[in-house]
Amino acid sequence: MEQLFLKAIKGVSGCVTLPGSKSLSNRILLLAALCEGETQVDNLLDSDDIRRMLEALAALGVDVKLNPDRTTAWVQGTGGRFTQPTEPLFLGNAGTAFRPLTAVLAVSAINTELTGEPRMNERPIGHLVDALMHLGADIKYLAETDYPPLKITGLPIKGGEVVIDGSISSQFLTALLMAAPLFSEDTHIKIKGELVSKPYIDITINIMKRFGVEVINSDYQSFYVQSGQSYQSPKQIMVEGDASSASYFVAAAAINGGEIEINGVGTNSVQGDIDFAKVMEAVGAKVTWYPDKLVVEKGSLKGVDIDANAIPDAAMTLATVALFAKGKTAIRNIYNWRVKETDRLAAMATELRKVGAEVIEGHDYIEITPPDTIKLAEIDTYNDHRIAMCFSMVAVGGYDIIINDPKCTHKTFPTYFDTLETISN
Ligand SMILES: O=C(O)C1=C[C@@H](OP(=O)(O)O)[C@@H](O)[C@H](O)C1
Ligand SMILES: C=C(OP(=O)(O)O)C(=O)O
Repeated sequence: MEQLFLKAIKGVSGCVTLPGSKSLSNRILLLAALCEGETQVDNLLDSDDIRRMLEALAALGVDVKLNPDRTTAWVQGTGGRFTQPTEPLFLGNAGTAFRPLTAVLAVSAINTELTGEPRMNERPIGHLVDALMHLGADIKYLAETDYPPLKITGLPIKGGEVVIDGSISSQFLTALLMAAPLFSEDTHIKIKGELVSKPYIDITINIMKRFGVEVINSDYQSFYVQSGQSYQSPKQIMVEGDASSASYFVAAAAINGGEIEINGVGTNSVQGDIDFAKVMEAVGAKVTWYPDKLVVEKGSLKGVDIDANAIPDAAMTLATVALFAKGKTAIRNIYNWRVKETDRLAAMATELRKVGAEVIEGHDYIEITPPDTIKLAEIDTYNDHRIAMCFSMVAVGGYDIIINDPKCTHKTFPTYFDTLETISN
């Protein structure tokens, strides 16, 4: 197994330009495939999750051309008329590919099988499949009930009233919303349970609007998509920087800046994870906000107690910032960390203890009290990009650390460690 020995970093400063947002890249690629005509997508992320979506679209007969560094795409929309693939679609561990494709292929004219990495087969999808089956879809579980892989027999779907459980993942509702304009009648979606990760629904509604489809959101309790709307190409669309990826640089500056200028997200961002910068202000960082960039400087850091349900990805970064904050940090209402790339609650607790932190792992929360001095440890990353990136904060804070399997960052940020080096003094 590859290991990265990260030497203690004296200080961080400089400028970074964020890669494109994963959440926006995969939504935009799929909607561009569903409309007629060409869409030019700029600042597309090039990472494993996006490659899985691009490969799936290619297997479905969608013509996508890429520039040499794969950050501009020209997608020829098919109006949803896909060709029958000859093999199962392999979607890696990309939730943003697997869930929306499940819904869109359920209402197509083709039959498909969707598979992924072993971990994808442990990530639940039953809430989405239940809702689609209620609307008349034909989806079969090929292994365990409620989990991928899936066999989907595409059918026309009328729409109508449907209830979806929103308590485990917002991606199920995102998927249903993205497919709703393909149904022949109005679709009225009611939410069962407390909807998690709400800002990702705002991203979905925002992007659907850019492609000409209106969703009516009644306080995240119910959603209405009127029939007769179809996706229209915006011709050209720019992917903003990834706000979850920004969290590592916001945190780095807060721990040991120097000033870091982070280009690609700011007050204009449609991504909920931008609020991580507000959390870091509460922790003690100095943040200057611009429409499309943030400038962050070190502060005197103290632990906070937050409900992180709205920012599940960026909140992981707070767990390693906690190592350098005074007193206890509590991150609450994050049960669904357990069903992502790994059981992130268990994994973060285990790895934080290795460096000496005192950790309480609750059913849906984690509490971290920093050690007096950080111990050198080998950090296992569980094929989870965010664990690798989060633990680089130990080096930023001035301690050596070993990161096992550092290439797992390729899921969303293949150049992460190179970028960190450019701001390290
Ligand atoms: O819709 C999206 O783009 C995402 C939604 C979130 O998942 P959940 O809704 O499962 O929390 C987030 O963790 C994931 O990285 C991306
Ligand atoms: C949870 C994540 O990914 P996915 O889109 O596969 O759910 C993530 O990127 O942290």
